[in-house]
Amino acid sequence: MEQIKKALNESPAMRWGILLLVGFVLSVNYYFYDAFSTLKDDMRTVFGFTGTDYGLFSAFYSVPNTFLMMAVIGGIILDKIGIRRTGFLFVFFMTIGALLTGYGASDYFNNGGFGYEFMGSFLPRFSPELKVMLLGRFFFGLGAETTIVVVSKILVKWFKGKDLALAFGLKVGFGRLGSFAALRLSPLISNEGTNLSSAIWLGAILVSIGLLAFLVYMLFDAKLDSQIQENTSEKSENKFSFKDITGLISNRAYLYIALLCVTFYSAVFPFIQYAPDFFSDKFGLTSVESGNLTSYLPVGTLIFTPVFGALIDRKGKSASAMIFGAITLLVTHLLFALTNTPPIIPLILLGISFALVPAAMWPTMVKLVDENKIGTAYGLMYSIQNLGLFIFPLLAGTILDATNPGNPAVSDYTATILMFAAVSLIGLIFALLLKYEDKKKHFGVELPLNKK
Ligand SMILES: C[C@H](NC(=O)[C@@H](N)CCCCN)C(=O)O
Repeated sequence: MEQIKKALNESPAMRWGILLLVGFVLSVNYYFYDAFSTLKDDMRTVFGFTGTDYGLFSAFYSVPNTFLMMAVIGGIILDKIGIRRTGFLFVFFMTIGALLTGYGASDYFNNGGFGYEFMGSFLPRFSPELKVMLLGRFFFGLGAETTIVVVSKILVKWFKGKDLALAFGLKVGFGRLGSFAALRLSPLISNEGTNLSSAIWLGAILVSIGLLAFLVYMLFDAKLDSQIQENTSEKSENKFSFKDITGLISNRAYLYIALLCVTFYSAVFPFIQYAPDFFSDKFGLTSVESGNLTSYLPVGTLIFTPVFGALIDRKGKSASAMIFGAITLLVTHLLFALTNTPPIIPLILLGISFALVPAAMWPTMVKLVDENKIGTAYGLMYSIQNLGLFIFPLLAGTILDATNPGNPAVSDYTATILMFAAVSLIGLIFALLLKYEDKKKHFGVELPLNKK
C-alpha cells in the first residue's frame, strides 16, 4: 500500500509560520499605503500639494485595479499560473512602485535629478514630483492589491477547514500592524516636513524587504505543492473562462458582498487617508498627536479582527456581523460630522466595525465559490472595491477644497464626513440584502466555518 506523507499544511507550526511570513508582506504593503496620511500637511508645505492633489495621489493606487481591472486579471492569472509566479510578479510591481514614489519625493529628484526636466515638460498643472509620485502610486497599487489576493489564496491553501477565519483575521491584523507603524513613524521621521523624503523612503525599503520575504515563502509553497501532488496524483489544470466572471456576478449573494465591500471600505480607507488631518483641524491636535490618535484604530482592529474571526469559525453569524458592523460605521461618521464628541469614542466604534466586517466578509467567500476560482472571486471583488477607493479619496479632496476655498491650513470637514456617512448607509442596505439572500438560498453564510 502506498504511504500517504503528512503534507506541510497538516502541521500547525508550519501553518502559523507561513502566516507570519506572508503577514509580513501584508504589513509592509499596508505600511506604504498608509504612510502618507500623516504627511498630508507636510506635502502641502513642502510640495505645495492641494487637497485635490493629495486626493489624486491617494486615488491613483486604485487606477490600475479599477480601469485596467488589474486586481481581477491578477486573480485570474493567480488561478491559472499559481501562487508563486503570480505572487512574485505582483510583489515585484509593488516594490517598483514604492521605490518610484520615494524617488519622486526625493531631494535628489527635486533638485533637478534624472527625469526632472522631462517630468516638468508636460501637464504643467501637476508638478514633476507629483507626476512621478502618481506613477509610483500606480505601480504600487497594481502590485499591492493582487498581492492581497495572493495572500488570501495562500491562506485558503494552508488553512481551509482549519481555523480559516482566524487566519484571515490575523492576516488583516498584520495589515493593520503595518498601518499602525506607518501612522506612528511617518510623522515622527518627517518632523513637520524637514525629513519628508526619509519618511517616504523608509516605507519603500520595507516594501523591498517584503519582496525578499515572499521569495522565502515560495520555497515552502513549492514543497507543499510537491507533497500534494505526491499524495493525490492530481494535476491542477485550471482554464479560465468568462463564465467564471458571469457566474460570480449572477450569484446575488456574491454581488451583495462585493457591493458591501466597495461601500464599506470606501467609507473607511479613504476616511483614514484624511483622518489625521481631520483630527488636527477639528480638534486642534499636532500631526504627531493626530497620527497617534488615528493609530489606535489599526491597533484595536489588530486585536479584535482575529478574535471575531475565531468566533465566526466556531459560531458563524457572518451576515449578522456584517449588518452590525455597517450600522456601527454609519453611527461613527454621524458622530464625527455632526457632534463634538471626543474623537476617541467614534474611533472605538469605527474600530469595532473595521474589525467585525472584514472578519466576517473575507472568509465567507469559501461558502460561495470553489477554491479553484477563489483568486478570480477575490480579484473581482477588489477591482470593484478599488472603484470606490479611487472615487472617494478624490471626492473627499474635491469636497474639502470646495468647502474650504484657498487651501487653508485648517479646514472644515463636515461635508466631507457626511459624504462618508451616506456611503456607509448604502453599505448597510447591501448587508441586509445579503442576509435576506442567504436566508432564501441557504448558502450557509450564517453557519460556522470550522469543519465539525
Ligand atoms: C482585506 C482588506 N483589504 C482590502 O480590502 C484591500 N483591497 C485594500 C487594502 C488597502 C490597503 N492596502 C482589509 O484590509 O480589510
